[in-house]
Amino acid sequence: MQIKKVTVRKMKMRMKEPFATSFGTMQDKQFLLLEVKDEKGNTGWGESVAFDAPWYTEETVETNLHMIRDFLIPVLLGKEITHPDEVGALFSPIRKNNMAKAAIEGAVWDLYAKRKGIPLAEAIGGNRERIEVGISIGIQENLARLIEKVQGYLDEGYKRIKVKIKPGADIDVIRGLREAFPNVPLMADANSAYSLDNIDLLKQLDVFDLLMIEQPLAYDDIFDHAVLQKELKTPICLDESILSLEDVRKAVEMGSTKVINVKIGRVGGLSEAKRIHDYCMANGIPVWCGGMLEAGIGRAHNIALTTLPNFVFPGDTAGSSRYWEKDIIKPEVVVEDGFITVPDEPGIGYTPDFQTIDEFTTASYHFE
Ligand SMILES: O=C(O)CCC(=O)C1=CC=C[C@@H](O)[C@@H]1C(=O)O
Ligand SMILES: [Mg+2]
Repeated sequence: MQIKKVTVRKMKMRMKEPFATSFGTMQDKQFLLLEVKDEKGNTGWGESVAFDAPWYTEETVETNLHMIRDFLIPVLLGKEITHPDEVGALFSPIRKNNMAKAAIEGAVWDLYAKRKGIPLAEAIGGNRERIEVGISIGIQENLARLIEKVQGYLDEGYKRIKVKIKPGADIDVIRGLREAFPNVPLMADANSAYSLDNIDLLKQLDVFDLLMIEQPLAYDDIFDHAVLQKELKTPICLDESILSLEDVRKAVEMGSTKVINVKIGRVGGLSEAKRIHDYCMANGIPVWCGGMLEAGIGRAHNIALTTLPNFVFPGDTAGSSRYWEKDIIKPEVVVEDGFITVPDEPGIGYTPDFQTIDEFTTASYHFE
């Protein structure tokens, strides 16, 4: 197949509620939506998960637009491709910029699966008919409010609760939650808010029987995490520190992590995400699918990824209505009793809703 045309849309969608982490609060989600077209007029869709500011990784909506327009599309347009795995190889001379690469590669994966007439999940080797889902809850103004939120999501059926912690809102928050919910699968995400100076504090978390603690230390560290893991019973899960299979291999060999949060955008695409999955499965490291507050297209890609067998823990892929008044796909992603049914239509299995997409588009660019 050949990519003959790419449309990049800049989107802005308001989330129902702000999402607060240790590094800031977001309510207006800006992102890029990509549509690729082949020589036969088939289309595939991808979503860039870069935020408008570089607080999660260094990438932003604007740096992604620059990379996609000025480097990635020129490499891809008109090239003969037989499998989406080749896209990563084409992009390999361009360093990092993983979210930009993943957005295009994701669109090519969707297109590839549609051309074959099979669901994306099947195209990557997944075989689950439904996936188990958890929820990630941002920092709340007080514990009572957090407990109320957790109860609401448990009532909706979510199977694992992740909460954000930061210095000053950590031990007391987790203790309060554990007292309120003694048996709920619970985990904490620190988004790099601590250092080894806080080792005594982090050790106090061990008594709360957390599934894992996500990214307690620096976003680019694997050494200090290995030091910390030796002191903790709670498994460490790396998020920000993992940009590739190579990062995973080193972190696993060093003992820095016992679980991996796989985010397609952070690792540069579905092909690399699958390689990470396969390596972790072979090495006894469970993985789960993280979220980037995606709209429907990115969410659909996460659902497909989660059908691989070593996605052991419920992911952060909640239903559309947890984020949006109106999502950009039809049907929206629905969670029932804590499960999402994996679509069986070709490709991502959800149809882009052009009316909603147009409503939230702030600029569009065409390349052919
Ligand atoms: O619901 C989701 O999509 C997950 C949200 C979530 O936890 C995160 C989204 C984006 C950046 C981080 O704050 C965070 C994470 O670190 O996993
Ligand atoms: Mg995280």
